Amino acid sequence: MSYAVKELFLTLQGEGFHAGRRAVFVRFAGCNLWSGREEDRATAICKFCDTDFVGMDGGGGARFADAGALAAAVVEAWGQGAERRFVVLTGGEPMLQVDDAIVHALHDAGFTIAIESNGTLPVHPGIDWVCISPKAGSEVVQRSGDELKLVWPQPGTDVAEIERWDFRHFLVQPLDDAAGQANWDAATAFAMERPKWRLSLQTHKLLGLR
Ligand SMILES: C[S@@+](CC[C@H](N)C(=O)[O-])C[C@H]1O[C@@H](n2cnc3c(N)ncnc32)[C@H](O)[C@@H]1O
Ligand SMILES: Nc1nc2[nH]cc(C(=O)O)c2c(=O)[nH]1
Ligand code: SF4
Ligand SMILES: [Mg+2]
Repeated sequence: MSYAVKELFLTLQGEGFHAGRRAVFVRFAGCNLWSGREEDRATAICKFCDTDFVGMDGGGGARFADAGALAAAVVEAWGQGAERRFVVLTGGEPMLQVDDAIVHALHDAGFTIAIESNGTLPVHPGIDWVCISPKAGSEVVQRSGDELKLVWPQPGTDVAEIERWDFRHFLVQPLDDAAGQANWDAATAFAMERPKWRLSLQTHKLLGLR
């Protein structure tokens, strides 16, 4: 199978449990909860997306003909050294494209594989670190994993229900939109009220990283 990749780059994981860790990011094109077109945002299931995932025209983006070609690009982006190789599959929604072939190719290249998914599709069982970020109004089928990352505030979210899902870590991340400080305050209050949860900040935005 070929893979449509918007962009591919080396950075530090900015969010969540692994914040601060060196990682190659593969941003797959396309999502099942929004077309990515601004004119569709108001009627999309997921309305707050901060990411351009349309097309293959970002830095390092391309149509990769097969898993070998995509894994080779990830190896090249990582650069020298085989130690602690870490790749984050994101998007768009990566589970629209992630398959056995790319999981095997990345493992063969020595990478630990993390995924950022909205959880509406089952995550590939070979992924080493599963981060699910539920979206109100969608049906989350992937209710287990390593990290549950809830963007907050998010009207229509059943927090008590999410807390029953089988995740090792529960994180709450401020919604990045025009409300700014009010969302920081809401996410901070959320974590202060619930000891099960910890705060995740989008540190790459603070640092000016990609
Ligand atoms: C762009 S999404 C791609 C992966 C997948 N589609 C998902 O939603 O989890 C990557 C992460 O950014 C989060 N995110 C997207 N827009 C955001 C925003 N405006 N503020 C805070 N986090 C946001 C998502 O919830 C998800 O955890
Ligand atoms: N540095 C950095 N960290 C991230 N963590 C999750 C991201 C994403 O868009 O999935 C992201 C991203 O786009 N950049
Ligand atoms: S599910 Fe993820 S990629 Fe899709 S629109 Fe929402 S935040 Fe963006
Ligand atoms: Mg992002």
